[in-house]
Amino acid sequence: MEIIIKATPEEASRYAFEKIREEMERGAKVLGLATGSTPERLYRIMRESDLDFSGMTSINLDEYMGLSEDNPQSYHYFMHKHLFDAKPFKKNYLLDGLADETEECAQFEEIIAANPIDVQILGIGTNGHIGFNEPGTSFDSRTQKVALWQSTIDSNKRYFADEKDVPRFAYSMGIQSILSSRKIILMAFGKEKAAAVKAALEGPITEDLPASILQTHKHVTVILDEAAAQMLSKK
Ligand SMILES: N[C@@H]1[C@@H](O)[C@H](O)[C@@H](COP(=O)(O)O)O[C@@H]1O
Repeated sequence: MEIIIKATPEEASRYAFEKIREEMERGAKVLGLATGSTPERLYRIMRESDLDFSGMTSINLDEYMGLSEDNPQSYHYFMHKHLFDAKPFKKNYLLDGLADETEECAQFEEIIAANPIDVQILGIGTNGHIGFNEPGTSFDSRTQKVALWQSTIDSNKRYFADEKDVPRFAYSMGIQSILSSRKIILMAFGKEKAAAVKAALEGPITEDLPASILQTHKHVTVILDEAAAQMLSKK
């Protein structure tokens, strides 16, 4: 695991962008993408770049259940606003939050198998979740319906008019689906992430802290700002 610490989220995002550029120059064709505030700067840098994504495929980690694609709180909407509208890809795969559970999750696994992810971008929840895989999720999990923790609902309610509007369920790529990516870039910014980052990188590998499984993956780059790295003992 390679750990990169930059002074600011902007510098860290620029570093992540350069990694993606390098991978694309080496032939990467499939990007695994995340939502949330963490990758917003990276997507801005991608939007403003001269990189051409028209030969690329994207696969997104997760989507809220019950929200249509054009709902401004959906991850579909987020991805179009922050990246896809400005930088068209050959194909964008996102889970459909309105689709039937069994069919949608099985089909998404087929998509991942047919389009192996070259570089997966990840954020991390304050409870150590990756995608929407909350603590306690099996390390063997594949794409499935998940129940969101109250702490996740509370963290994400800033995007909604009211806490009660935040969906309680989501579809998420599972831990195994994420681990099947050839390379993984985990980004975390801010002091609220410091404890989760320390547990993920230096704590025991346990289903109680989903991101800790990344310690077992061969090609993980963790890109932090100083605030998110402040609790690490090995810097
Ligand atoms: N499902 C998303 C995750 O993919 C994201 O990485 C995480 C952190 O979000 P943020 O980057 O806004 O802190 O929480 C959300 O719930």
